[in-house]
Amino acid sequence: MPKAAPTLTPVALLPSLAPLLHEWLPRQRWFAGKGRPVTGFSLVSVTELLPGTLHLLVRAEQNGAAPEAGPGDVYQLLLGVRKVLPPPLAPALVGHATDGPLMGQTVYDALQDPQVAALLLERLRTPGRLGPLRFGCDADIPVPGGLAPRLLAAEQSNSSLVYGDTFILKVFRRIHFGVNPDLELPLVLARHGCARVPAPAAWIRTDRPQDATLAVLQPYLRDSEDGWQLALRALADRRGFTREAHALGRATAEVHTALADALPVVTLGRAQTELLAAAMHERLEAAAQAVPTLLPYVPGLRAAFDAVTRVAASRPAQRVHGDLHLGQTLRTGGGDWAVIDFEGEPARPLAERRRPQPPVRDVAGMLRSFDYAARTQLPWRPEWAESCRDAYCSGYAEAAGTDPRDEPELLRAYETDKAVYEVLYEARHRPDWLAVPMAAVRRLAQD
Ligand SMILES: Nc1ncnc2c1ncn2[C@@H]1O[C@H](COP(=O)(O)OP(=O)(O)O)[C@@H](O)[C@H]1O
Ligand SMILES: O=P(O)(O)O[C@H]1O[C@H](CO)[C@@H](O[C@H]2O[C@H](CO)[C@@H](O)[C@H](O)[C@H]2O)[C@H](O)[C@H]1O
Repeated sequence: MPKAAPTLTPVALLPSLAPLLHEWLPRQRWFAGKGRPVTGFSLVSVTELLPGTLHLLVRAEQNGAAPEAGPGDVYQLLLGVRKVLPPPLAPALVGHATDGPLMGQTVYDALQDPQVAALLLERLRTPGRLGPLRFGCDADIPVPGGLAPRLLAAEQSNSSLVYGDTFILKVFRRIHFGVNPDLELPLVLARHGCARVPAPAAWIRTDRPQDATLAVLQPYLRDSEDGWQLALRALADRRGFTREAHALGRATAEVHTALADALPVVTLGRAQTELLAAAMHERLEAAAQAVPTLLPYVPGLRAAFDAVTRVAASRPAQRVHGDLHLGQTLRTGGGDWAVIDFEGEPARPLAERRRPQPPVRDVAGMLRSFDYAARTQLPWRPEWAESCRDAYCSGYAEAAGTDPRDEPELLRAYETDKAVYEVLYEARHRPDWLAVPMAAVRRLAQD
């Protein structure tokens, strides 16, 4: 690593990094712009986090980026720079720099380096600043030193490090400027005494070029298993899942109640409901442009959105999870359900994700998830999903005092909206899974 600090400016570093990132970045699971060529990079910020480790915010410029994305998505990278990469770090290789101040050096993904991961936790234990980076923590949740790190191998939208089976650090990959609900809501819920959500213990934010949340450390629920794995196991063993689904419904309702108590609840009148439906129509339009297999079903799906506006009623709207599915729930060793990942749907702008919404939006997400689980097994067992969906709604109704099934138009519209989102998501990230939401699309377009 060159010693003179001036060489680490964004402009100077770009010739070293751009050719490597061109190859490496689009191949990462969390790269959101798949299917559109990267036309260039710019370095939004560069901080020497540790000796030999650079913290970067990198903008990937792409053709055909969504208008709200501006000039291109911004990603957070921790890059290590070494002369030679030791063999255990070979999978972390980003590339060998052939130009600029890093010429002759090997660049790698430093989150895969246990030494860097350990030092990162050390840095998180004390609040303070480093260039544009701000380290914050909750003094009531002490984080011990010396916890051994391991990088989670999960298929994720972000990257997570588990420390000593005690804490988990989620490092956001695609950075959205503004208040990130994945820190905002768990902090609010923790302060409100809601034990369903692991409370943030420490976090990293930046204030340059704008405010953004970069990472969140939370207690790791060591003996937990996620709802998706549990559901798949129940299916494989030909067992029902209704008791679990019922308890999940209760847990969702408790989180909703706590959010409604802690943050504003608004009433959606007719005009706002029409806007909601219009947004769903727009998303369908955009998804069908991107994934033409959707096109034949568009008229049928539109009917679900139109139905929302025909039912005149004032509806309460509040902050919600925004991307609730079985994979966002953890059943602890004690049998309680916890809810994680309040980021919302990563593809949507932050302002939209932070808007108050009818709580059935989350219910619809979970209902879709039971359908997803049932569809992964052969023979397909629609009655398994149906019984879970019912049990989940009953559990929700018991704890919330309102039954989501009493709003069938809205529930159906949100299920349709979610299935459309899933089609786009799968087409971009897991084309082999596209048939799963497409089956729902066919059903929802016909009903
Ligand atoms: N507090 C936690 N305790 C135990 N495991 C967790 C915790 N938070 C997250 N995980 C695990 O990490 C995975 C990814 O976390 P998540 O917040 O969903 O990240 P992403 O937004 O990248 O999908 C989850 O599926 C879960 O298995
Ligand atoms: O967990 P993330 O925030 O990364 O959410 C994204 O990825 C999810 C898949 O990992 C995706 O969820 C879809 O697949 C799940 C099964 O893997 C299924 O349970 C969900 O119902 C389905 O929506 C999620 O939509 C996406 O935002």
